[in-house]
Parts: sequence; C-alpha cells; structure tokens
Amino acid sequence: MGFHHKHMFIVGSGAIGKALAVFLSQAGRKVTMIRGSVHDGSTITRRFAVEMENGFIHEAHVEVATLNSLSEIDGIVVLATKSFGNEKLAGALKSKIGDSPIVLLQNGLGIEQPFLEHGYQQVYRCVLFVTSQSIDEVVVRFKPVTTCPVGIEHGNEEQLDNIVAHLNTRDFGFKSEVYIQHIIWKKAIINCVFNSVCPLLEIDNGIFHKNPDALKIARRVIAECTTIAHAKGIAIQPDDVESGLVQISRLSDGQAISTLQDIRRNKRTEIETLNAEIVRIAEQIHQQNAVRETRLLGELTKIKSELALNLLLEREILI
Ligand SMILES: NC(=O)C1=CN([C@@H]2O[C@H](COP(=O)(O)OP(=O)(O)OC[C@H]3O[C@@H](n4cnc5c(N)ncnc54)[C@H](OP(=O)(O)O)[C@@H]3O)[C@@H](O)[C@H]2O)C=CC1
Ligand SMILES: CC(C)(CO)C(=O)C(=O)O
Repeated sequence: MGFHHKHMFIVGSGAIGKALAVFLSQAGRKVTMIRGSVHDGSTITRRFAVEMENGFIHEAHVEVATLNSLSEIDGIVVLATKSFGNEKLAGALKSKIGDSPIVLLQNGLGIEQPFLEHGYQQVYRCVLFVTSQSIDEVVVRFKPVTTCPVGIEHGNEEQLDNIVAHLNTRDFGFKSEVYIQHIIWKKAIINCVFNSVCPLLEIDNGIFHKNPDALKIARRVIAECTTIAHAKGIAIQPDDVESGLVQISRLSDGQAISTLQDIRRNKRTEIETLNAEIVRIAEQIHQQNAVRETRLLGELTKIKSELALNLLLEREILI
C-alpha cells in the first residue's frame, strides 16, 4: 500500500465534486463519491469528464454510492455539497465515519458550525480558489485560480498535512494553511461581491476587471465587510481583498459564479451564508449600519433566487 493509501469519500456530485473525483482518480487515489441529496441505496460506476481551458479533457470512471448504501466510511471525507445541507449531513454522517477527518470545501462563513456542534473531532476547512461549471450531467468546465489552502477548525497539524497530501494533484492544488480564518473571511467577502453583483447583472465573473463602475461597487462592499472583519479581530486589508477579487475576475473570466448557475437552474443558493451572514454578525456587534450595501445586494439576490424557485413551482403546478 503506497503513501496515499486513504480512501477518499467525496460527498456531493456537483461541479466541484466531479472535478475533484476525476483528478484524484487519475492520480491513482481510491475514490468513492457519495450523493449529497439522493438516498436511493444505489451504487453505480459513472464516467465524469473535466474540460480544461486549453480544451484538454480529463476523464475517469468513479464509483458513486449513497449514504444509506454504506454502513461504514473509513478514510477522508470531503464535502462538496451545498452548505445549507450541512445540518442534516452532520447528523447523517456522525454514526458512519468514526474518527475519519472531514474536509469542508464550501463557501461561506460559519458553515462548519453543525459539525462542531455535533462533536466531530476532526474538522478541516478548505477555501477553494478554482471555478468549476457543470456543462451537462457528465462534463464540468474547470479553471484553477490558485492553490487552495486547507486549515484546521478542530484537529491537528499532522492530520492536516496528511489530508493535503491526499487531496493535492497537479490540476487541483491544495496546501496546508495553519492560519485559515483570515483567508476564510477574505474569500467570504470576495463571494459577497461576486455572488450578488454577478447574478443581479446576469453576467460572468470577468465583470470586475473589465468594468470600472462594477469595481467601484465591489470596493464599497469590501470596505463595509472588512470593517466587520476587523471588529471580529480578523486583520485583513481592503486593498488585499480587492486584488484577490480582481485576480479571480481575470482568471475566471467567462465562468458563471455558483449563485448565478443556481438561479439559472432554479436551485436554492448559498447567499444566506454570505451577505446575510456578514449582516447577522454586524447586527450582533451593533454595527448593522456599517453594512447597508452588502445587505441590499444580498437581499436583492435572495429575492431573485426565490422568484426563480417560485417560477419553477408555478410551472410544475401548471404541468
Ligand atoms: N463551482 C465553483 O466554481 C465553486 C464552488 N464552491 C463551493 O463548493 C461547494 C459545491 O459547489 P458546486 O459543486 O459548484 O455546487 P453544485 O450545485 O454543482 O453541486 C452541489 C451538490 O450538493 C449536493 N446538494 C445540493 N443540495 C443539497 C442538500 N440540501 N443536502 C445535501 N447535498 C446537497 C448535490 O449533490 P448530489 O447531486 O450528489 O445530491 C449537488 O450536486 C459550494 O459550497 C460552493 O459554494 C466554491 C468555489 C468555487
Ligand atoms: C469566487 C469563485 C469564482 C472563486 O472560486 C467562487 O467562489 C465560486 O464560483 O463560487
């Protein structure tokens, strides 16, 4: 058995889960994908493909199971599901994973709470700096931005390095980052901008490096959110967040942000863990007036996403 002997369980068969499953399988890791929202007891093998920017296609056959088809999960559990499912998943995984570590790949603030509250001892958080967009049931279009840091919510550095060694591949890079909290905040603030402005304008991620007026809006949201970060003891600088945002905008030009993909597919979005969560934190420390634009953009995005869901419901009733 080689160094990378741990079985990788990827929960969630979406744009990120499929890309990760393909890269890990190609690198020779043992991979099982577990469906996040499907519980029909099935285990099948499926082909997934990842299209890179230069047109190259990576593909792999991956075993896809459901939670109720597995009695025990022994390995490294990686969550690539939508964060609003975490409370339910934390309950469902608890009796099966023993002391296997869990790694959360999701965007947002506070998304680890359900796992900490359920008493998980090995909880790690990754901040993704890649974009992956579903083209159809099999293919995703993948663009890496930079190496993705993984840090500790509850656990230890030795296990962290072991997890990173198992996750890291040439095309989807991971690294250990002991001080992850400031990166979580920085990325969450960047997402507060992308995941509201892009869906509202119905435009791809390239807008901020191309349009000075959109960048001005981004700058104001960044200023608001960094004020709250500072009040919570997270020392991040607005200029640093802005350069991160512009870098992502350049490198993911043409890609649609996940919230825009969700709205287009009439799916629930994660905006509650972004703008709404920063507003909630601001309220707790009586600084709600400092985040007015962040709140407005979040509320408009939420309405837009609910309108899309209602439209789908109405269409279903008519059929
Ligand atoms: N796509 C991207 O470029 C990026 C994504 N992220 C983050 O990565 C995470 C995954 O994103 P992405 O792959 O794009 O999302 P997708 O919508 O493509 O896939 C998410 C998967 O989550 C599962 N899921 C959906 N609802 C629930 C639920 N209520 N309970 C349990 N599982 C559920 C589904 O898995 P199944 O089909 O197996 O049921 C679904 O396929 C998100 O938190 C996102 O913010 C971060 C940076 C970039
Ligand atoms: C900002 C971006 C594009 C970076 O990975 C992202 O987080 C997303 O697509 O959800």
